[in-house]
Amino acid sequence: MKGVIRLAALTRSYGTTTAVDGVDLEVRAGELITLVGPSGSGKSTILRLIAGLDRPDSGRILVDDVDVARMPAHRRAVAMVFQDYALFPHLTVLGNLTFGLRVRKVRRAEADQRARIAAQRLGIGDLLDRYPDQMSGGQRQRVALARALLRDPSVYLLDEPLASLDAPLRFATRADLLALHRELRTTTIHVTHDQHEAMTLGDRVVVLAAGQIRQVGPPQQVYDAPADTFVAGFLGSPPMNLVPGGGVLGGDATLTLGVRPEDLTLDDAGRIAATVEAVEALGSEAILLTRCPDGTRLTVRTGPRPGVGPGDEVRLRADRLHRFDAATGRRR
Ligand SMILES: Nc1ncnc2c1ncn2[C@@H]1O[C@H](COP(=O)(O)OP(=O)(O)OP(=O)(O)O)[C@@H](O)[C@H]1O
Repeated sequence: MKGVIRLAALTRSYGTTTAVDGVDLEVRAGELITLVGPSGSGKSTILRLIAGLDRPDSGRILVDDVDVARMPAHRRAVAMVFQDYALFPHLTVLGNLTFGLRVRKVRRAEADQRARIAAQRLGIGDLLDRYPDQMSGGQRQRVALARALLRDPSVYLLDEPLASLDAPLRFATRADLLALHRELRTTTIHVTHDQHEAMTLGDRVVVLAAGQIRQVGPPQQVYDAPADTFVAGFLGSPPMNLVPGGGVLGGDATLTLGVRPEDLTLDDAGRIAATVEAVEALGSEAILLTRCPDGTRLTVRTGPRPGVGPGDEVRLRADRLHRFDAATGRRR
């Protein structure tokens, strides 16, 4: 079926580093899936393997039910967009957009026409005569996206496409990407290490660590029920408080207990005593860094004016505890 990707036992090592370690994943037709994970967890390598820019040591890659593992990149029904845009510096926007079409023997008039339509769609229709070094990062990224659009692929592979944009532009471009995906419904695999993108952009999120998948699911589900302590600590900013042995959250040596900063509340009737060490006022909210008598540090998310300061003794109430096996880190 068009747009379905299946990865089975996909593995790629470089020397002693196993960049991708037995990855199994099925991406559904029309889905937008986000790969997240720390630096070096194998996100880009997975994209490059699907795109054909690299070869797996073992495992299978099916795109549209066709095993592409040994197929050259240009024959695969995928289009990749890179963080650094990878535009031809000596070609105008129009030249960059029509290059691939011309290689595929599309007539000039038709190539120009299609390029203009793609450029309009991404809001760069009036920049067709510019060269890449005459444009902002956001404009260049739109050229790269328009070029991917023109390939009309079964799958888009986006490698941190918004990473080099400043915050407001990233916000706007993220919304554009989502709108484009809603319109085209082309299967998209999107790599990021941005928390917001991971939570807002994908139908599902895949969390990777050291080349292995730790959890796959809708973002809110992964956030609400992380499969292990790694995922719990990775998604969410500031991260979940994790207390080995339960400690101040309620002792049980076989468990690691977790509580998200927003699930800790300043409450005079709360059972947890703590001292405020620092307050980070972020405008719309504040983050309290607190320390309990046994040394446990707890991060608390509050409203913008918590009314406490460094040195104050407070009491905290913990709602929604997460339970993990102390030995394996798996959710219980
Ligand atoms: N061509 C290569 N040669 C040697 N090692 C490589 C190569 N490509 C990737 N690696 C290694 O494989 C691991 C995974 O790299 P990869 O780029 O896939 O991670 P990533 O999750 O995309 O990281 P980042 O978020 O920093 O881009 C890393 O340890 C990296 O150093």
